Amino acid sequence: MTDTHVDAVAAEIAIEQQHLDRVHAELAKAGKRADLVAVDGMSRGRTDRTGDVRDEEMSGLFERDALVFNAARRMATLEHQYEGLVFGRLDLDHAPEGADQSDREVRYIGRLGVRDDDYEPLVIDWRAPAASPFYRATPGDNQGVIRRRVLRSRGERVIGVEDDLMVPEAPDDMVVVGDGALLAALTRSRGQQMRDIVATIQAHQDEAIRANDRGITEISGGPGTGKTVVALHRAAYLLYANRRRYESGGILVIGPSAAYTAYIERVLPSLGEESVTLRSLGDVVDVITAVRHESPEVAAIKGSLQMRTVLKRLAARAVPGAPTSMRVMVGGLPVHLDEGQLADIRRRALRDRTRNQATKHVRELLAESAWRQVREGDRDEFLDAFDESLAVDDFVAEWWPQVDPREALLWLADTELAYEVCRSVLSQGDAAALAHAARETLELGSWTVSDVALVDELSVRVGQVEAPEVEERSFYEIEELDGVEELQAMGSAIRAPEVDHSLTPTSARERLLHGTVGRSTDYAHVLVDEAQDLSPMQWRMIGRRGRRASWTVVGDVAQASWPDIAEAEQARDEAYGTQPRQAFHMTTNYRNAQEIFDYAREVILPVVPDADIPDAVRQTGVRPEDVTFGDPLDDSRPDVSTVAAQALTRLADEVDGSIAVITPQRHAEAMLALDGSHDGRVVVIDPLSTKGLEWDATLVVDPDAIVREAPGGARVLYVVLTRAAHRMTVLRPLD
Ligand SMILES: Nc1ncnc2c1ncn2[C@@H]1O[C@H](COP(=O)(O)OP(=O)(O)OP(=O)(O)O)[C@@H](O)[C@H]1O
Repeated sequence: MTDTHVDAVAAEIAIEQQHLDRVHAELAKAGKRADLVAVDGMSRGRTDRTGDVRDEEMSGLFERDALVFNAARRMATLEHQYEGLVFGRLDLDHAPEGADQSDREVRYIGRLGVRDDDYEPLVIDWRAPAASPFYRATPGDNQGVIRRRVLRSRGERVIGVEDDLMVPEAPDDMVVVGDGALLAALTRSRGQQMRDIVATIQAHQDEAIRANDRGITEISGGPGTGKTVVALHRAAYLLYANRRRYESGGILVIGPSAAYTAYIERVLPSLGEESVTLRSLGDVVDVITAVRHESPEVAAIKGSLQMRTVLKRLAARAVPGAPTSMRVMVGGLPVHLDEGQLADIRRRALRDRTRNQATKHVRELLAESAWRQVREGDRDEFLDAFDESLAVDDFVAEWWPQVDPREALLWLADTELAYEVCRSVLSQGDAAALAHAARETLELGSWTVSDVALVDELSVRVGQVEAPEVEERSFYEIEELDGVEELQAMGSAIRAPEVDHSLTPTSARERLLHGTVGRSTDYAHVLVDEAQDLSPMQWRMIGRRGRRASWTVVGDVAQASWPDIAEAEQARDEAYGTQPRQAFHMTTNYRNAQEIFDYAREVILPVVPDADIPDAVRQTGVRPEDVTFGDPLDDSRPDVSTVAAQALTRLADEVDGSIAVITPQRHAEAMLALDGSHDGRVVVIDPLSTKGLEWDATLVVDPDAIVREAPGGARVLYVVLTRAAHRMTVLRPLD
């Protein structure tokens, strides 16, 4: 950089600093003006009949954001935690083409809208229509924009500017500096959590973000095309554009794993939005937090639509160990109902009620049958006596207890019972595998991710447990994961589930059954990421939460690990209902350096010839390193941990930020020692858990074993090979 250029940049930074100072001064005043907060901004965020936000109503939203009650508090959070409260500037010329005079306007774009005392906008919220040219203008269609500038700031200090010129030549009085904001952003190191892209959203991404909120919006595209980050910005946009609907109705964001939710959790708060519910697939049902995965074969059985019938039968069958006949004395008369009569009563009781809501009805049906058998004396007197009988109470408590849906799922641990409920739906082998898995659950005291959808389905069938309130957080509750550090401290999913020998069978069961499964919440918008991996049963679970919702659904079929795509699509279509659909397709890979993506493409194309292959926009000039080692004929061959440690050191020297060692189970133990190394920058993780995540560098251990072990085979390897932004090393042991 020449001295003149340095001076020019410094001068531009100084200009922007002046504006930022004004904004902060205004915000400080706004903080003190808490009495002005009664401005009814909320009511203005309405849409017209087309679902689009009306401009004049948007201007009402500026006031709201500047003055609402917690603006000052939100600003404090934004200032301390996130860069760039004001991150953009537009220089527009409204003069018609060919006019002598220019008609200039400057607009600043930020995370929140702010006005000064004269009601002039100092900053426009990025979601407002007036901010749209910041994202949509291109040299081909400049929308009146001459220069688009991205400001980088730290706290209250501007530290850099990057310009894009939208006209062939800059006016004489306008300075243009920097090499473009997008590449600067992509080149920076990634850190451990996803960042928002509010300063560099591209035009085609902006279309998906601001698309109308009717029905289903599907966003597809290959790895690293920004699908996740676009979907999250869309959630923030929807809250802004129709706050009344989405804040009160709620937005649910579903991702594949706890690692994923920990990874994305700061994006929405950085955009000023806290009111979104983030859940992983193991965490959708309250009171269960599942992170364990069973073998792909068992997961495939549990996720398939056949489970509907199995669970239906489970919900309707007698409680294991329940009495098979009823023998009581009522009003001095013997009552005996045999197995057949009880089965008939069960069927009738369940005809139009869920099991747990049928208890009263069951008593009535029992009483009627008992009376039909006895027919002695006065009917009403008999029925009263039946109703008051303690012996009847005892029988009903044993024969028709309230059933916790989780308890019903555990009944499958009995192989004979599993055969019975799986008959003609699943093979005996599959039924035995379900039974074995249930016994493992009981032994470990922890649910698996695919169990959660089964519990949800069962809870609809058996109904709410009408039990006295159980304290919300019991001793046995697994704490929610709180951020990445905790997830790492817990050990990534790579660790084989350990049997906790301090757990007696009772405490393992209590741990599995703590709390009460409540009714599921209905949301106004449901956002599903990595949708290609949802099993049919998981689609049903999510569908129950979005019956009246609009949806944003994000996925890439080439990265799928669910084996039966057609069956999952059937369940997905049922969840969508008949709502209209619109689709957006992303084609540019913003994550991987081109050299890394080329490597991954070679892996996927032979297996999935029609994979959705995006174009990578950035080159580093460094190809991934391929290390083959461990020739069995060489006596002094190094072992995998030594080779991995050396490769890791090379990567750590080359990148500043985060590094993942991605290993199949086979080498997991050898790799675990690397977890947390290099100043905590390294995480050791299994292939499936890398979905949706990214690191500055990755060390991929034994790709052939990854393909062999993973349910999706080469598709999972494709996911693994597209996680690195800047550097990748692949270790291939010869054996
Ligand atoms: N306009 C943009 N400006 C800056 N960074 C961007 C932009 N779009 C995407 N990115 C970055 O590209 C990376 C990939 O984005 P994201 O994770 O959303 O992709 P994805 O399509 O969901 O990937 P995958 O399907 O592989 O999980 C992220 O680091 C994201 O911040």
